Amino acid sequence: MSKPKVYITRKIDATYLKAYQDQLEIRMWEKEEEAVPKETLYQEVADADALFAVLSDTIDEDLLSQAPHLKVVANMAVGYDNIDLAACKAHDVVATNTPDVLSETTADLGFLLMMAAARRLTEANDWVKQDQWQSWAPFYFAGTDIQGKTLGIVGMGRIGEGIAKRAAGFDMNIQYHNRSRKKDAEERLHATYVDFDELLQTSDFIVTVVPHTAETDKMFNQTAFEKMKSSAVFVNISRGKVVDEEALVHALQTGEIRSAGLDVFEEEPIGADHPLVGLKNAVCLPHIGSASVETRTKMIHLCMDNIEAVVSGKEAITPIS
Ligand SMILES: NC(=O)C1=CN([C@@H]2O[C@H](COP(=O)(O)OP(=O)(O)OC[C@H]3O[C@@H](n4cnc5c(N)ncnc54)[C@H](OP(=O)(O)O)[C@@H]3O)[C@@H](O)[C@H]2O)C=CC1
Ligand SMILES: O=CC(=O)O
Repeated sequence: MSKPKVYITRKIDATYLKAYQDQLEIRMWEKEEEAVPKETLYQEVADADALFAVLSDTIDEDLLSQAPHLKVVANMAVGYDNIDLAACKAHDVVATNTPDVLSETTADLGFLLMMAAARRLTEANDWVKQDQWQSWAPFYFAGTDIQGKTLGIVGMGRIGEGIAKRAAGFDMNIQYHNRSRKKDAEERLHATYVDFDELLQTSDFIVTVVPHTAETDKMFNQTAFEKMKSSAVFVNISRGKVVDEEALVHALQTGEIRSAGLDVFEEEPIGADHPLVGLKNAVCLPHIGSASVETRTKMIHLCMDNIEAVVSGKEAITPIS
């Protein structure tokens, strides 16, 4: 009997796939620096039983209608705003994601971005590398402290809780906003539930880690930035589309807020000509929240384990519900 066919949309070293090769016929896009072209993807899914996708692959009705044998799409991300779940259901395709295994690593990056934006880390690093360091001065690259300040987390989920845990070690006062209260988290993390407006108005640091949905689209808009303190540091590790980037650029340029730490952008990838990249008070990263070797290895295995389960008739391990 022939083995189920899997197509992987990015290059992954064969060592990660060895354990699956007896059971599955695995093909993949081989170019490291380039995303799979749409035509190639459409050709590959035509006889695939499983698709291993990444967050920049669009999984929609158009693609699924070209994939008559497809049983599972395993997304190598916890966020799944790139997947049309209704279309998956209509085509009897199970969609899976990678929750939990990346939460701590992504929380690390969120906290790191917050500190980098507060302490002007990349600005100071550029200064040294551009050979501009001539002397020492009392307020050279003076940023702002995080200890003892108020942190507002928008999206107190798995990753949000990780950030709160880290903030407790810095004696931060933690408040959060979700659509629903999490009383257990409030007790465990000494966090206070506040409404969105209060969080915007009273936080020194605001970290967003909500999923991108119709409800969260551009929730950080001009009105939201106007409500923040002029000393506020804004961090986005969720999705670029939860922010109105034009409004953010304006807020950073006019001093409506102090600085921003950004791992995600409205359209990715961005180039050096992007307005946010040109701002000294914005730290910009190329969507690397979960990028540690340990965590990316776990994410690959979780995707492959989900695929193996579904193609062999078992329940997926982490189906998107
Ligand atoms: N930068 C990166 O590399 C990474 C980014 N991410 C992003 O982080 C997101 C969160 O991941 P994770 O923590 O695992 O997800 P969870 O589902 O555990 O947490 C999401 C939280 O957001 C809250 N939320 C959802 N909708 C709203 C809303 N409209 N208003 C306020 N709060 C809302 C939820 O609470 P409630 O339902 O009560 O509203 C929940 O607490 C992912 O969807 C992804 O977009 C994840 C990993 C890495
Ligand atoms: O952005 C990354 C994810 O896992 O979601």
